Amino acid sequence: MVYQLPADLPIALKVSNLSLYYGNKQILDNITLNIPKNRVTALIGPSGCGKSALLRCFNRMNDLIDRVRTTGSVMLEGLEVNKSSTDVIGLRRRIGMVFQKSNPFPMTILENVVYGLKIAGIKDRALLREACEQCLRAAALWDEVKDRLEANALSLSGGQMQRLCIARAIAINPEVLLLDEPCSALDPIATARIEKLIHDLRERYTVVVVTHNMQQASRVADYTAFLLDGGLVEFNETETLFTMPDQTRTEDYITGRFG
Ligand SMILES: Nc1ncnc2c1ncn2[C@@H]1O[C@H](COP(=O)(O)OP(=O)(O)OP(=O)(O)O)[C@@H](O)[C@H]1O
Repeated sequence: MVYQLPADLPIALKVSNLSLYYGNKQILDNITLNIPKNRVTALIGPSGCGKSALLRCFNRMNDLIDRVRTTGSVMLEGLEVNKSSTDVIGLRRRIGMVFQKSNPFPMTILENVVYGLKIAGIKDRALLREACEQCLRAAALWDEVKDRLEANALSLSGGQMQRLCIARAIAINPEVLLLDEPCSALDPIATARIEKLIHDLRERYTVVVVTHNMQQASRVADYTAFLLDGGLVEFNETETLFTMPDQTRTEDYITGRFG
């Protein structure tokens, strides 16, 4: 049985019959999935099942891989993501991304946060500072760095760097935030902070998070998609997927019988 989102829940990303190939190798197999707006959706599944590959389809990051080919479609509110005429830079402004390993630029905290705004042509220093404060507050980092905005971002702790990358991603006001295993390099305290942040971010953004940690998915996500061997096995409200899975393969995975 295919789960249908409630009819009154707007859809941020509509994925239809999406397949992805790297050269001759098929990575994703005919995925159909609606990602709800202003909710957190987790992508879970064993290593190599295609979680990151699917995430990267949403903002065309797979374009960077040699001999990549996709079929099917991903729609971002009326925009066909995979169309060759789609403005990829504009797309990535609407769909921001944070990676497993935080990647702050070797510049000040302030410059990191406002980097995208400066590229967009904003020069007014007061405006940039105000935006910086707003984003750092939204990323739950302001109180820890407000007295050292001119310090090099590389002097921050791992968890702070990851929150800085989230602040930088939201500075350009995306509609969707893609988080690719954002806590995998962090200790439990930093992880708990980011998880709370992810939960709070859904008020303003649609969040899609890849995680191999099922407890994390159950803590932060409203909806969860379980992938296996490049296919979508099951998508449902997180609580239902973890307590009453529809598919035996989901049950086997969440109870640790494989993967
Ligand atoms: N650049 C690449 N070129 C060729 N194959 C790749 C490339 N990147 C990933 N793959 C393959 O694509 C498949 C899906 O990889 P992906 O990284 O999406 O998995 P994942 O579910 O996110 O795994 P993990 O949890 O280990 O990060 C794997 O078989 C992987 O080997």
